[in-house]
Amino acid sequence: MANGLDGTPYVELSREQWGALRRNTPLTLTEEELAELRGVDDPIDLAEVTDIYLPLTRLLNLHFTGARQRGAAVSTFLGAGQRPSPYILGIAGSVAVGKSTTARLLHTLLARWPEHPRVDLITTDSFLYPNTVLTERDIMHRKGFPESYDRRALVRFVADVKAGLPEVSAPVYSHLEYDIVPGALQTVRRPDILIVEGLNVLQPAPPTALAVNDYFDFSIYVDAKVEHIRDWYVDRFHKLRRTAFEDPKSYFRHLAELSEEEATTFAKDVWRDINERNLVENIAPTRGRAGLVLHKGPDHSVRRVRLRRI
Ligand SMILES: Nc1ncnc2c1ncn2[C@@H]1O[C@H](COP(=O)(O)OP(=O)(O)O)[C@@H](O)[C@H]1O
Ligand SMILES: CC(C)(COP(=O)(O)O)[C@@H](O)C(=O)NCCC(=O)O
Repeated sequence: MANGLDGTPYVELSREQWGALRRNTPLTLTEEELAELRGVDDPIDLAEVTDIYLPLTRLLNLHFTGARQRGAAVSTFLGAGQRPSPYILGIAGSVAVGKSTTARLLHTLLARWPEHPRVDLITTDSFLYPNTVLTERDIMHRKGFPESYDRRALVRFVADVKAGLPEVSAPVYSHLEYDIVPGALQTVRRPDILIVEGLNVLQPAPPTALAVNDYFDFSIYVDAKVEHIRDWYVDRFHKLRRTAFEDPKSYFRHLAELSEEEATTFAKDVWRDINERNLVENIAPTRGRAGLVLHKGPDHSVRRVRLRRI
């Protein structure tokens, strides 16, 4: 382990070193609960929860307490008692890297701590422009790229939650319909913690504006080698063909009819032309901005952790 005196802002830890930092954090999750939280084709097991996610919740709990104390200092300075503002946690990474499982697990685990029982989760797909707008702008093939999101609405949403507004609402995205659900809303009511998960949440702001991460108290980047993520994407695509795509409401219903070979070619093309390009051009360059990087090996398990100590 780096001793913190080597001049770099990061501490690199092996899985074993990180796992030891769990200390006495109890495992509060059952096998059945984990099955509910696991993403399509994600092999995560209770050993991963114990070795990776329990130390992580311990770190976040300590960090949450520190943020509350900092907020109280400003409140004392102003001489005005103000309610603590929600703690905002960002989670970034490629399509198919497993961000959603990380976000859902942290949602459940963090809510079991007495200091922060109220945890909400928002995914940035809620702020994708509806397909009608993407089509009008001729960017349907750019879904997931920064310009496919209403970034001002996303920043406004997080700023309003951070400011402590009693109720803040966001649209809802359906993976099944591959579009924003007309009229549906998700409402957040002054949580202790808001988790904001999405591909582009660590992107810097344009000049003279604020970015969503300007409101983050902490951020996590879920990382893996590009070729491993591609394999996971293709495997998940096959799994989805046998599950979600079979649903008559699925936008991808027609893809369930392809042969295995045609489906593999299709998934590899979408990966190469859309998701890998977005990863290389927009997402991976933001990794250095994260407070913590979880680096996964070929079997999806986290092998290394990098923590920013300053
Ligand atoms: N076409 C699809 N139909 C149904 N669910 C999907 C589809 N594509 C992705 N998902 C699900 O949506 C969630 C987000 O996926 P994604 O953006 O690839 O991020 P990640 O794999 O990092 O969580 C995952 O739970 C995934 O299983
Ligand atoms: C909906 C997504 C853009 C991810 O959204 P996020 O919540 O990460 O902002 C992505 O899962 C997606 O559907 N990408 C389009 C290309 C594809 O279908 O693989």
